[in-house]
Amino acid sequence: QLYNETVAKAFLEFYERTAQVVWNQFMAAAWNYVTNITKKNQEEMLYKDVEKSQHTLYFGTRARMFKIANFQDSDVKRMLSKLLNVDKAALPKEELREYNEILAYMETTYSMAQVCLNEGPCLPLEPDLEEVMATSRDQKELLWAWQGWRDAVGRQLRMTFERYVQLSNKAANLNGYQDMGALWRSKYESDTLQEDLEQLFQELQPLYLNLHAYVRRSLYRFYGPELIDLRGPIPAHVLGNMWAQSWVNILDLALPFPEKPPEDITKIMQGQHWKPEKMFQEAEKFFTSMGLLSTPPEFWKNSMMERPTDGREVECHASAWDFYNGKDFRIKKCTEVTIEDLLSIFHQMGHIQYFLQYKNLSVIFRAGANPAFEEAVGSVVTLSASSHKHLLNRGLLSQQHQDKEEEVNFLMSVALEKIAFIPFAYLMDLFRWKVFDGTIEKDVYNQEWWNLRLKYQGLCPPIPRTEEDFDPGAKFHISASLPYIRYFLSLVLQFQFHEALCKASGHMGPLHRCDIYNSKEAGKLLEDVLKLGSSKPWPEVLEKMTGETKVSTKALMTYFKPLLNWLVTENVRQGEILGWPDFSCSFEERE
Ligand SMILES: CC(=O)N[C@@H](CC(=O)O)C(=O)NC[C@H](CC1(C(=O)N[C@@H](Cc2ccc(O)cc2)C(=O)O)CCCC1)C(=O)O
Ligand SMILES: [Zn+2]
Repeated sequence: QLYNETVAKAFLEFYERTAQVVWNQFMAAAWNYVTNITKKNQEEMLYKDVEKSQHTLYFGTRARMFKIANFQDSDVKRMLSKLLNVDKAALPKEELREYNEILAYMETTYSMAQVCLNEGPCLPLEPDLEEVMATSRDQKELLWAWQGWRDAVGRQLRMTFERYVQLSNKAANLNGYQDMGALWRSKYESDTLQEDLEQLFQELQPLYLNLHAYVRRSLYRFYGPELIDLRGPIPAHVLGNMWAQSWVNILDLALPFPEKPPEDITKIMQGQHWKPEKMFQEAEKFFTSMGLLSTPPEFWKNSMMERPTDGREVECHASAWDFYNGKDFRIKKCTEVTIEDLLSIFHQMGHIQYFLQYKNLSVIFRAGANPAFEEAVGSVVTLSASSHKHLLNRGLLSQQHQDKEEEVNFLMSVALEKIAFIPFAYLMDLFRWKVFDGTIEKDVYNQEWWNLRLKYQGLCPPIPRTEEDFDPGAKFHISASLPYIRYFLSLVLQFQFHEALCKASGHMGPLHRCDIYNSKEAGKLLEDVLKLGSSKPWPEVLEKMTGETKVSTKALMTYFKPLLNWLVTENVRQGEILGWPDFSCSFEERE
């Protein structure tokens, strides 16, 4: 036949050598742009992106010439098949340029947006608006930040997003996919993905509905009946987060046993004069304590750990970067000294550890077994790092806090972060998949977004919305065109990983008291999984870690069992209605 396996191997060698250079140059240009947003740096990044796309297209079209089916070497087959998808590089030159400009415009609009006080200063999202959403208990002030952010970002992106959808779908079609949603889903190598996801969501519903009812009652007690309807959805601006995706910041309003409040770890960190660099060192130490890899000197030299004070405009949304040269790895984060940021750094350091573990693989395999694995690695470590046992032995807590009531308080704090997140993480791509496949037409983007927010999260907008608004665009991943279902799947996976790693570490007792810090056995198990990158189908990788080949909610349900028992008892005692039968969003004038 025209090309045989030997030629294929030489072809892949050639790809390997050239890809490292082209990708490294693009990452460097992209980094320069997001850490110093100027027109010149954007032009430089767009130029490098075109080069990368030309490289991808050159090899993608030639990879088609091989009769992969007859090949013996499974690695060669897997590598060639991954080259076939060239993503946006399939677009004609002019449209690719337009697409890249749209992507840069949306992400930059998000990163530069501010909300201005009448005569006072203008506030950026990080840290100012996020601080308001997290700490204010004045619903007028919360509404000001909530609405201001959506006016400053979402509204600006509405028209551009419509063109983004068209070009995305054109690129997907040119790669042989029905639409861009189908191309995104293909990363999971499963033709039952959507059914499996729905099944996982249904299994988690009892936990979410009980949490939602309980939190609604807590907010009712504080804000009163004029704001909260005990049989209805919750207004989206009073949950402690700009997108109501995590409710941990209203723990003080929802604490099961208020007479036993948890210690404020942020205050302890500030009292101990923690600095951002120490936070990064603390996260790295967790991984090295398990016998995993430490970060190279370049990491500490090149990372951006704080918002610059030299006037540079930067993209503050945290991210972890692989420069595809096996040496240069970085994190970009506008770090504040808070426990929330410390845990977010653990998450980013998880990405870095994955990069380090698979750095000797072909660039084609330098990715997670699937995108959810990438997200679960950092988050699984966070489950141990946020345990009382770990915080106590790292000097971030002064006493044990483990009587029955304090334990429920602790599990509530984890649930407000993790369980509240479930429907949000699910609907983010349900929305975009429907937009890409045409089920949601462009003249109803915003009302369909709120239909999903009502159906899955039981939320309402605090004020009426129109089709002038584009509220989904006010979330980073939608303006940055970053898929999100990875976080939904990661939520389930991270507990499955946690259970497996805790078992490997010899942990006995409740899952929520496990801390895998210092466990070389857990480290070895994790290392064997991470160094495979995306070289094997992810069910095989999952089996290596957990002995199971299917994603299962069992571990998550085990972890939260004590809390679910308490919640059900409490909700029955209060006669709560689970769900929101009064599904209309009321906007009667708030005095
Ligand atoms: C070059 C590049 O883009 N690199 C990728 C990684 C890669 O692809 O290699 C990357 O760094 N993406 C950024 C993103 C950042 C964060 C995020 O956006 N998180 C989600 C969801 C969530 C919420 C709660 C939680 O506990 C964990 C996750 C959100 O905040 O909505 C911010 C805070 C945490 C993680 C990330 O790290 O996933
Ligand atoms: Zn991540």
